[in-house]
Amino acid sequence: ELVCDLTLDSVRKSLIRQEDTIVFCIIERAKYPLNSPAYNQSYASIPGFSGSLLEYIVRQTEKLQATAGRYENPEEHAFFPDNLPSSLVPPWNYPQVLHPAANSININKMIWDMYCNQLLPLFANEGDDGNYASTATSDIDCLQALSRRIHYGKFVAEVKFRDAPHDYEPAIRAQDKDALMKLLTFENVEEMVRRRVAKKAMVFGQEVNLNLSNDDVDCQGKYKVDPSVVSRLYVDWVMPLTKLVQVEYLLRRLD
Ligand SMILES: C=C(O[C@@H]1C=C(C(=O)O)C=C[C@H]1O)C(=O)O
Repeated sequence: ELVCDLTLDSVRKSLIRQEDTIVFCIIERAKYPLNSPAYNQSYASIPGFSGSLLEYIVRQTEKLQATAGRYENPEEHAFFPDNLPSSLVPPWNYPQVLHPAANSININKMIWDMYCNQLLPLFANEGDDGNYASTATSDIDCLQALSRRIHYGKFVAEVKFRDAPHDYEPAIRAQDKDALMKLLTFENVEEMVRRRVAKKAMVFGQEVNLNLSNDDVDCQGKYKVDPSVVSRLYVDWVMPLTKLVQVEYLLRRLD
């Protein structure tokens, strides 16, 4: 949804709702084993295309979704933004809440590398069941959800700037990344995020059994995705990358 009336509260609500999406997407991806050929350059051998099956599916999906107008939304960022076809659908008048410099910020390359190289091996079990296309489709859902959340840092930064322009302006003029990072960091909020996403992984990823009351279920070690892995995803990657987007945005906020 779009932030028309932008407040730190509404922006944080959106981030909390996006946690649900991210946790569910990861649970869905964890149904499949690692299926490493889907990420292997030499496996796919599609005529006229050199790259992994995942890259093939993401590129084709983005072309299709671009024609359907997905990337007209300032909350959406393509993984392969070069040479995307234009939208074929009537334009929607998205409110212009961000500084135009926001358009130049896209850290999907980092998100892609983080997801494929660090994250997947943490929560996908070793193994190969040949379901490469379904697995890659599930990866797209994860990648798009993570990208949307992380780039939402642009909106977070805009609202923080509007709430306290006099605090931010000197650091922006000095192009002082460390000072900006300090200004926009709320450790207590980060700690709540860490605990809440682990709890969501427990609630969404438990076995639902009609014969036992929830209190009787000993879920220890039986979650579909390890809750500590979800916390780690947020603490080590999602929150730092969201803050990186915030800093990058603020550096250009007075351009
Ligand atoms: C997103 C925010 O900015 C920072 C990044 C956070 C995150 O990515 O979840 C949380 C707290 C802040 O340190 C926020 O303040 O809500």
